[in-house]
Amino acid sequence: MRRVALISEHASPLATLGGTDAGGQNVYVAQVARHLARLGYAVDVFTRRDAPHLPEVLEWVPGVRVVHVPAGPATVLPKEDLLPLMADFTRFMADFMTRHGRYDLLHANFWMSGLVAADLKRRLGVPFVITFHALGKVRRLHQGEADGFPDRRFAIEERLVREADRIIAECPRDEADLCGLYAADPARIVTVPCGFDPAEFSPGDRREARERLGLDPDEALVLQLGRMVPRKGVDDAIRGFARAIRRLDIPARLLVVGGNSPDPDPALTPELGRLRAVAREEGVGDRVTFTGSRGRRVLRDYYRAADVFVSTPWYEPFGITPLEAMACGTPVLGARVGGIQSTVVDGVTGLLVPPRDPEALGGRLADLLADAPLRERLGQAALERVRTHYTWEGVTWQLAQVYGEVGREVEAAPATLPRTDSSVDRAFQNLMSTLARSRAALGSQIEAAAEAITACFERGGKVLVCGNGGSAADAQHFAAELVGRFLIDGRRGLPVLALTADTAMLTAWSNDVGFGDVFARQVQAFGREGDLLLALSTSGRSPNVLAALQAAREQGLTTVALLGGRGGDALALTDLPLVVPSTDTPRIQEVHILALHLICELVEERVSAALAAPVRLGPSTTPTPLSASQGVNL
Ligand SMILES: O=C(CO)[C@@H](O)[C@H](O)[C@H](O)[C@H](O)COP(=O)(O)O
Ligand SMILES: [Zn+2]
Repeated sequence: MRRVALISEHASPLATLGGTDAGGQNVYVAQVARHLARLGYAVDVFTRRDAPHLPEVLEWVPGVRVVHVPAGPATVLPKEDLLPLMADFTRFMADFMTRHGRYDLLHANFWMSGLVAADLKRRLGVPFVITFHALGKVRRLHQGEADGFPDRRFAIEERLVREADRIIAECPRDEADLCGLYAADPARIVTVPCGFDPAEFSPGDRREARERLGLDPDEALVLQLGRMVPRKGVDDAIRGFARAIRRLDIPARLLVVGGNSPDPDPALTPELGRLRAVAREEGVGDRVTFTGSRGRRVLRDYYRAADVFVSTPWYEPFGITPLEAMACGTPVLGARVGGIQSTVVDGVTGLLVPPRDPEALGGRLADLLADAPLRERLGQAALERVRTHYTWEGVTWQLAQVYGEVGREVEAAPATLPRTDSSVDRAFQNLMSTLARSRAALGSQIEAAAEAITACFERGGKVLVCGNGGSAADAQHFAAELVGRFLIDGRRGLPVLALTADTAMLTAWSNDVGFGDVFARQVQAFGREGDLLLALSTSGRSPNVLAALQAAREQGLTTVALLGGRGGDALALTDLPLVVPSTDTPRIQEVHILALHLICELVEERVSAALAAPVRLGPSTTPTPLSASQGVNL
């Protein structure tokens, strides 16, 4: 896995070179590319050619080239207008690979680049991982009609979630959104945060920084820095600031850095006019300074100059600016949203308040401004935290581990099918990748399950099996293989009882008492200490299966379970859980069947070798006990 393409359709890494409109994604792509190159990867970054002077291929830094993709006019376009250009983007990349060689892996950034990667995967079989940076459904929830992207975005993101080899979540909130809103398979999500560059952001003398920026050395200084759009909650920061200084009555200033031009011009940044009015309304018009945008090189001085950094957006996919402030040793007062609630540990490396709550914000800000030792303590802890967990070097190393995993899976996977849109091919493809993941996750556990079942037979125990629907059929299938025979002729029948097979008992109990304990009742009736319960449930949540596991525990049975997803509540009730890394019920069942057949094969081999010397079956054969010293608990 040595040749990697980063795809970032609208956010070029070159825009970080002093550009004022570079957002988090530009920084991410630039930093990850450079650090991958340091790890020995050959990296090409594909981004749309948005100015006529840009060459097709630019050697950027050693090991990193930036490829400018001619898709649409060579001018800057709003990202809301780029979707129709993605087919050209994909064609160009496919052609580029024919001319310059294939990549081992594509790493897509943002959903439209994801679409390019997914189409290339289908056509050429190159695996891909994706960092969404922002999710359409989350954005819609918070921004409603102000969201300019088409609804098609949702379906495309859902497809990407299904087809990506790995999804990089940026924080636990992002992971929860991917699972909750997009039904993403948790086994394919890896959380890797964003980072900061210690060469760019580090602590430094506050007074000197203020001097360089022409700021008052003695005022309490609160900093708000970032793009100036309503969802960033700058108005809340102003309102909170007003409340804090009303309470403290000290000389203080709120510095608002950001906007579409270096001068704070409301004609170019419409949000500015509104924010100025908010400051006036709150009676702090003379205490709030709007600076306009600033180049990346001077941001460090702003962070160093500030006593407190405030970031209170309505939502935030990750939030790089709080990290940068922490890296300069400045405590962060943040909203408990998105990535901020993970980077800032409340009360330890900063303080958190609910979003859109100027009252709470004002209170905490006043606490911070009044307490220099507290600010010092939080700032120090913040610095340690970001240096340990959030450097781009560390972040890129984690990404390289993910690339490595995907590479190993691709090598281990059987030859891939030609990609088409047919549901038949999709199911095959899905099963093959589920099998590849299961092999890594379950191989040794299948052996352990076979050991446990063999040990149960050796001590004279029996196995009870249960499950619902397809899993009920699987339970009986399993019993049939072992009571009867699987691959080895002439061995003893093994005591396996499917709890799904007695129709009279099942219907009577369900009809008269309830379905919730049809299995538990039988576990109580048949189970003895030393026996084993094998439970099958793709969700791990079927109440009757959970009750059976509970009853088994109470009766002293060993519990083994074949599960799926995250294992559900069954996980905690099972001595040996085998969790298939998928959330797709039929695919989980298909892997369960393979696991059951393997368990039968291994048990049969072990039992035949150790316990039951082969006997000839026939009417005259007297069955030999399983163990000379012990009978069976049936
Ligand atoms: O075979 C299938 C789906 O492929 C169904 O019959 C499925 O087994 C049933 O919906 C079960 O009730 C699901 O239960 P569980 O796997 O979540 O414990
Ligand atoms: Zn089924």
